[in-house]
Amino acid sequence: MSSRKFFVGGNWKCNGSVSKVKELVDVLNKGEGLTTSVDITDVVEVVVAPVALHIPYVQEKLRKDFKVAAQNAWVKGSGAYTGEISADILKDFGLEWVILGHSERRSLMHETSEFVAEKTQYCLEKGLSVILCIGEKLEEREANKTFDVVASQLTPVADKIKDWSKVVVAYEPVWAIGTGKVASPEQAQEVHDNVRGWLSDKVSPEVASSTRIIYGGSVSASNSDELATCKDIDGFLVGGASLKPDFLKIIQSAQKK
Ligand SMILES: O=C(CO)COP(=O)(O)O
Repeated sequence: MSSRKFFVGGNWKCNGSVSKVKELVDVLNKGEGLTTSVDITDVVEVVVAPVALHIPYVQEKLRKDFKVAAQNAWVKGSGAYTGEISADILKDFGLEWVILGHSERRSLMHETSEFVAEKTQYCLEKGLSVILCIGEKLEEREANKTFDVVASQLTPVADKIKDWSKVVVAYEPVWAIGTGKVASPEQAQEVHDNVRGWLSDKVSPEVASSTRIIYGGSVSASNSDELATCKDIDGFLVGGASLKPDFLKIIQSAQKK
């Protein structure tokens, strides 16, 4: 049994409506099927990331043992940055978590690993916890560059931060996101093991053994149990399935650890 608490994040991406978010919060609050001998959040940390406009509602109504995250933050403090939300504002609002470096932001908004590292540094300085997303594209995997890619995404972060205690690394192979093509447990475990080894070499063995490395990419109620049994998979970052009652079944996979 690992000392790393299982972590399940729900990334709602740019989805939802006032009524859909209400329904989803109701489903999570009922928690049907979350059957444990102990309180579920004693064994798993659950964080959901709604669209920014929906955050106030979710924060008010969601069961208090589940936490709320922002899907992004600006690289600096508040100021003349139209359309952005700073870590200062997130923190002031009472948020604890932020997702940074999601592959959709890297590809669609051209966020570089340097920029993501700067954001990570700033958010940590402001006291937020960070879900740091990394992962290779299909062509990079096919060219056997997966380990180089994840290392190149982590390096600027390791250059900027000392304290990793508030970082969860989310390995999300781009080819598995939203495609229904989940990484096999062997494929995911191999990269998680590599990332942990990288952390051990480049940061410290202590950080490597305490940092949670979670998997994301077509996680569903039908594959989460098997993925959860992998030694270095410490949880999930879930997209599509986090918008459905299936999310509860994925949370329940923590029992497989
Ligand atoms: O991008 C993801 C989570 O951040 C994964 O998305 P899907 O679970 O929809 O593949």
